[in-house]
Amino acid sequence: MILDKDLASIQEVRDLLAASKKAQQQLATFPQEKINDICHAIANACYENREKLAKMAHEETGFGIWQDKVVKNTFGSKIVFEKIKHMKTIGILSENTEEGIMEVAVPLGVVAGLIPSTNPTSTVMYKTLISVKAGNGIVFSPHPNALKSILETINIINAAIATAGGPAGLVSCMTKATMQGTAELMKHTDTAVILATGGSAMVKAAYSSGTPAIGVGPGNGPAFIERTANIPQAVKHILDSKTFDNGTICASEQSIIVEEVSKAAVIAELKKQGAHFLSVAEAKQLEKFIMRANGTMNPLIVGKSVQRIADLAGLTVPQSARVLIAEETNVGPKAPYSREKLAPILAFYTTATWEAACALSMEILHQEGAGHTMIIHSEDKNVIREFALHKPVSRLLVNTPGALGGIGATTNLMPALTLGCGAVGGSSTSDNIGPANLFNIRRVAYGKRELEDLRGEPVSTEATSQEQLINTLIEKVLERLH
Ligand SMILES: CC(=O)SCCNC(=O)CCNC(=O)[C@H](O)C(C)(C)COP(=O)(O)OP(=O)(O)OC[C@H]1O[C@@H](n2cnc3c(N)ncnc32)[C@H](O)[C@@H]1OP(=O)(O)O
Repeated sequence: MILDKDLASIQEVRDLLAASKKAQQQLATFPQEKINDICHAIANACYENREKLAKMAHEETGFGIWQDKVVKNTFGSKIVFEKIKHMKTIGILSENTEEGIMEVAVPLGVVAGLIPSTNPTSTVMYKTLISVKAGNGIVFSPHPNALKSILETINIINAAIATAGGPAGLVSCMTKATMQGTAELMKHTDTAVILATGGSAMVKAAYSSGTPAIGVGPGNGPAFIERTANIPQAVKHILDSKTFDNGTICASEQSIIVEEVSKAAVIAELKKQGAHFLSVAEAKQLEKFIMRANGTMNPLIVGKSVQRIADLAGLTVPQSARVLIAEETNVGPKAPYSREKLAPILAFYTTATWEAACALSMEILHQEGAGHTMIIHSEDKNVIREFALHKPVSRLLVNTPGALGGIGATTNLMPALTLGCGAVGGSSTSDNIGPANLFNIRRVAYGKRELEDLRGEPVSTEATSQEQLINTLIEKVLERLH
């Protein structure tokens, strides 16, 4: 039975889509410079409000650390804009007269943006910028637990668009997060593409809607500290990453793999830098809180501090503990430490050789996180190349923190908060999603060959056949005269 509130939500979505479509059609007539100016205004306004929005998101969701969310908002606004500001996304992209090919950018239309509760405000900023830059409108479906901060971000964006002379209604958001409204948004004919970031169920619903969708898959990246690694630096990178916003970024490390030969040194360094190794009994106790009964990640641990997690599990850990680590030997759905934990909790595995670490990483990723990200700390180029050849990931990060490297903050990947996971991860792309994923290319192609060329025959054009006809006639007249 459809309730009145659901009907109202469906109607709201239809109205928002109609308004965004109209505004997008106007935006599509703007030159590149004007669209760049609008994006600049959006990025500036979001950046100016980064602290307020970070605090709101933290307060509303209870996830993460507001100071780190300020960094995420800076990333979603300023850093994304810096990367895309010179990109050509409107009108003629290229012209190759020799090849006879001209490329024209064609906006997709209206994007449906699904926003997760883990990175709500920063993801709205980022998705708006990459959509508008490519000449599109966007209508957001907010995660219900982050509705207020998402709506406030969109208010700020809309004020900036108006100031920059952009069309009203281009960017909007459902004011109530209902499943019926979100389903309507995903399957409506005015929705050109879905940008789905969030839980697996939501991403699956996007792929099943019948509308083209670009979705993420779950992360579960192991970090392999190979024997040639700079151990203090590797440990610093892992802890910086896993504690950033209390582990809410899906590219963050979920386990550490070391070789026997460096195990003692890595454990000593981890302890030195603030990791707390759980005893077997402590690990068993915490294990029960990692997953929900339905086998999905427990929101009670997501984005929480070590102390909050310890309290939840009834553990006493030092105040100085930055992450909780459990030694693990198993991989599988019934081994929660081997799974994705968007929290400062890590599994710790030991293998005899790097080849065994290679096999273990693949086992972990094929269980969960295939197509997403993994991290290697090593100075051995051959080992790094071997890892690159065989791992089922779209991003193999080298000597950098996983969370910040995967999104392109500490690497030169496209700065993005939606990370494609490729075919192996059920995604349509392995890219860090950017404006280039949000326009089509119309190719204008000039004729360069004739059918006879393909058949390997001499080309007979109209001109030569007329010439041949005259020649034949002349030959015949001359024959008669003789
Ligand atoms: C680059 C990056 O880092 S992107 C990171 C993206 N990854 C993630 O967000 C991780 C995956 N997310 C999750 O596993 C979960 O969202 C958690 C664990 C973080 C939070 O769990 P919860 O608070 O229970 O939220 P959950 O996402 O399961 O959704 C709660 C309810 O809201 C619904 N909901 C979620 N999004 C929407 C939406 N856009 N519109 C309508 N309803 C929605 C869900 O369907 C669910 O409904 P149900 O309770 O009837 O099943």
